[in-house]
Amino acid sequence: MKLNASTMLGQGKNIIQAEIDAACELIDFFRFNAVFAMELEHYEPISTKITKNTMQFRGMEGFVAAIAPFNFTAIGGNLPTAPALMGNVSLWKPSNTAVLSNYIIYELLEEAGMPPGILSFLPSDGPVFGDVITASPHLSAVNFTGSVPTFKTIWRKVAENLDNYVTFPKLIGECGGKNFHFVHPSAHVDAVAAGTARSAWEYSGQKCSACSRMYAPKSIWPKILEKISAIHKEIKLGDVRDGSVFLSAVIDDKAFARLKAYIDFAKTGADGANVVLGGKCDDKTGYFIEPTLITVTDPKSKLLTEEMFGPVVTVLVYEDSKVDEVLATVKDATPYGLTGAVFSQDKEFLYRARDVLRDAVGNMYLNDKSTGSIVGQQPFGGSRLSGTNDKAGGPHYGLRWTSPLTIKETSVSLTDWKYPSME
Ligand SMILES: NC(=O)c1ccc[n+]([C@@H]2O[C@H](COP(=O)([O-])OP(=O)(O)OC[C@H]3O[C@@H](n4cnc5c(N)ncnc54)[C@H](O)[C@@H]3O)[C@@H](O)[C@H]2O)c1
Ligand SMILES: N[C@@H](CCC=O)C(=O)O
Repeated sequence: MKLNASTMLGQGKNIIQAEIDAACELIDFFRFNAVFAMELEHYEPISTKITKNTMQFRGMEGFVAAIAPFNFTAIGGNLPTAPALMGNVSLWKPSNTAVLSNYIIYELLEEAGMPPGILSFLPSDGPVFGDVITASPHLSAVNFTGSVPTFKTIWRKVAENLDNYVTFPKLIGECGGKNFHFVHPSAHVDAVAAGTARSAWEYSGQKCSACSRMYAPKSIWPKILEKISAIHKEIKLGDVRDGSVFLSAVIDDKAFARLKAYIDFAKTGADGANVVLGGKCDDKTGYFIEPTLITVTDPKSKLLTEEMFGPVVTVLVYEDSKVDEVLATVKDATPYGLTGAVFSQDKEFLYRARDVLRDAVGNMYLNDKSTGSIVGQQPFGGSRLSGTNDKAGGPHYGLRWTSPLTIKETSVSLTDWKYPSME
């Protein structure tokens, strides 16, 4: 209850978003990570009559630095605890805008009997924390979730200190995205409209997986727009304590200014931009950005290629006859590779698109929105600049936090150094 409430009030999530994140996903992480750790132990190397081979999944030497983003309380809790479960100690730096909810997790763990010294909760300035941990010879890994520029800064710092480490630090980072909904002319219009409204606008688009670009065919665009406009009319923006609210303020003044700048750019009409829905930005009583839909005509527009991280979706309407041509450009349209969705009732196209786009995403959705991965069901992570794709919530994540030790014990020792061929 306290965890959900602090996520609502501190990070601006409505009731449902706070619950699926803070309580539910965190509980899933704890339970599934434990099961996956036990499954790892099932592996036994092959032994022979005279050798017994074993493998120990020991923790790493040194400490893990867990650096958390603001937008998911569960991620804040998972970043330090997943390594701890595998036998490591973690220094946990919460985001400056999510300290309270993360601290409540820390308190819960203490209450549950977590031994002292395993996790150190260290709210601190990001660059100061980054400088201190990367300067330590005992850094064994960084478990980071946040933006691309911050991850690059940490990676550079590690490179600068490379001669000082006891062991090569592992760098695990999950970063941003420019996630897409690609709509085929055969798509189910209601599914596109509902899925896009949820993915692009809920939690004010502040999910790394949020849909922020859509490619829609000219033939059904008017119907999609009609449906999405009707949804837009019903959506309530406001205080999260009001149960009927769908989205609330963005996280802080910096996010507000960044989003307003993108919307103001769109309002100039540059890149053929047209603000079709929303577009109002109001910081009188909180950092409120209306759910916004922009159309552009320039496929290279920054509105269609840069991560904005807010409730803004940019749409490129294409000629139906160019569907394959447009699909081919989506693949390399941005440097990211996080999530993407294809909506098509034509199965042949659906699977072709899946194959064309395979390197453009880490999590792909077919006829479903690009958000809402569930631990144990859709292990999550992206490639390219979206991260190192280590798939939190999946069975292989735990392996990243171990330094496996292989032991060979022989019962018949070697006594002759010569090979038979040398006789
Ligand atoms: N791929 C994923 O799984 C995933 C999940 C959640 C969020 N994200 C991404 O996170 C971003 C939003 O989160 P944010 O605004 O909290 O990101 P951010 O990069 O601003 O901050 C992330 C963390 O890094 C810390 N930090 C800042 N500078 C640092 C430095 N020099 N050294 C060490 N730590 C430093 C911050 O204090 C914070 O704790 C978006 O880009 C979003 O897409 C990705
Ligand atoms: N796991 C979440 C995204 C986490 C990033 O912010 C989803 O799939 O929507």
